[in-house]
Amino acid sequence: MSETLRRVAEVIESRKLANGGNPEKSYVSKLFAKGDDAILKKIGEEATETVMAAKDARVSGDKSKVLYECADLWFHSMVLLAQFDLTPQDVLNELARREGLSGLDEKASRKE
Ligand SMILES: N=c1c2ncn([C@@H]3O[C@H](COP(=O)(O)OP(=O)(O)OP(=O)(O)O)[C@@H](O)[C@H]3O)c2ncn1[C@@H]1O[C@H](COP(=O)(O)O)[C@@H](O)[C@H]1O
Repeated sequence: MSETLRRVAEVIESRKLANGGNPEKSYVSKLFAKGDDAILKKIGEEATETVMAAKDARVSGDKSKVLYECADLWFHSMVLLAQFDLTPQDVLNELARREGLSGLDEKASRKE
């Protein structure tokens, strides 16, 4: 796993209230304190902002907002993973498991 992902995931984990996180001093602890619905709301917002940034970038040619919004989306997805005691490595393992399996073949196999 990338060192950056590992470090950020570690910080997120340390922000859980059970690990001493303080919602008054930490944005992540604040999200954990609010619970599932607040985290899911942020994911919905960031996903929508990513879509809008991509549409805008096609008009303006400025890709920087796509990058910025994807980073927000990845970050909030990491908070959601931590909420379920999952890690970025678990996602990487799932992607590795799928490696080489065509999405079209996988979809066709579901219809059998
Ligand atoms: N990578 C991030 C990160 N990316 C985005 N954000 C925050 O996510 C929020 C995104 O919300 P929006 O863009 O919708 O802005 P907003 O309207 O101000 O947000 P809301 O009031 O709706 O929550 C902002 O408050 C950003 O600062 C992040 N907050 C924290 N991190 C990482 O998490 C670590 C721990 O953060 P704290 O827990 O705050 O110390 C940090 O050191 C960083 O590594």
